[in-house]
Amino acid sequence: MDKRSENIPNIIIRRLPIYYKHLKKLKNRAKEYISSEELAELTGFSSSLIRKDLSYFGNFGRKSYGYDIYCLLQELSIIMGFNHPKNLIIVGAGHLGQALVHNKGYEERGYKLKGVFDKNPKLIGLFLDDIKIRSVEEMCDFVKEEKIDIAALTVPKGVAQKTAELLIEAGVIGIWDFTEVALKVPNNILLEEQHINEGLCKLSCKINQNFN
Ligand SMILES: NC(=O)c1ccc[n+]([C@@H]2O[C@H](COP(=O)([O-])OP(=O)(O)OC[C@H]3O[C@@H](n4cnc5c(N)ncnc54)[C@H](O)[C@@H]3O)[C@@H](O)[C@H]2O)c1
Repeated sequence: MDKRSENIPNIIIRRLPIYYKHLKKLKNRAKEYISSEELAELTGFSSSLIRKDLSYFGNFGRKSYGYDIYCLLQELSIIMGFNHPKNLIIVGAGHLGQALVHNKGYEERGYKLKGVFDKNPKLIGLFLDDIKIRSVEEMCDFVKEEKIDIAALTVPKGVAQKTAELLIEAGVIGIWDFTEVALKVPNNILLEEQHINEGLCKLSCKINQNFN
């Protein structure tokens, strides 16, 4: 593992994709450099916080120029491990699971979507793009044989914990959980919880402030 990718504080990890997203938008423009002040304007973080975050990984900035956008993007993708291949499956091929299959962001970030699983016989055997929906009965063997690292969990809440346990037992090291269930997983398992309704709450709160 790259030295710079070790022991990054969680609080910085949360900000790295935001820097990456904004820098990527600038990449194809004529602009070569960006100052921490300009990046602050785009991200909403203070320029001193940005300088502190980025200095954690080394000295990327050039005095009076700022950061080289292309180089910083390259560095961020190495720091975030995009060059490290990761095999992914999606468990639950309903509304959310099907939408995730069509996500275009996997390859760039080093993920390979290897399979989709469901228990509904009407879905099993259908293709989403070029990915066949397989029976959940095959899931554990598939995880072992295809060396799956991460599973996206888009099953109903009631079966989320049991499904997570089966996946962990089969060998996944991370769960990308959309079920909004408080999953209990061992400490060595990476759990990333995606709370869709949290965004709605934040928006509602901001709208509410504007009304009052
Ligand atoms: N859709 C949303 O906007 C939304 C928002 C927030 C949270 N969620 C949560 O995400 C999860 C998925 O939501 P959805 O809308 O896609 O649901 P959905 O009902 O459309 O899809 C769930 C799929 O899981 C399959 N399934 C059921 N038991 C299974 C098992 N044991 N193994 C494998 N597959 C199984 C079902 O056949 C179905 O195809 C739910 O837990 C839901 O609470 C959804």
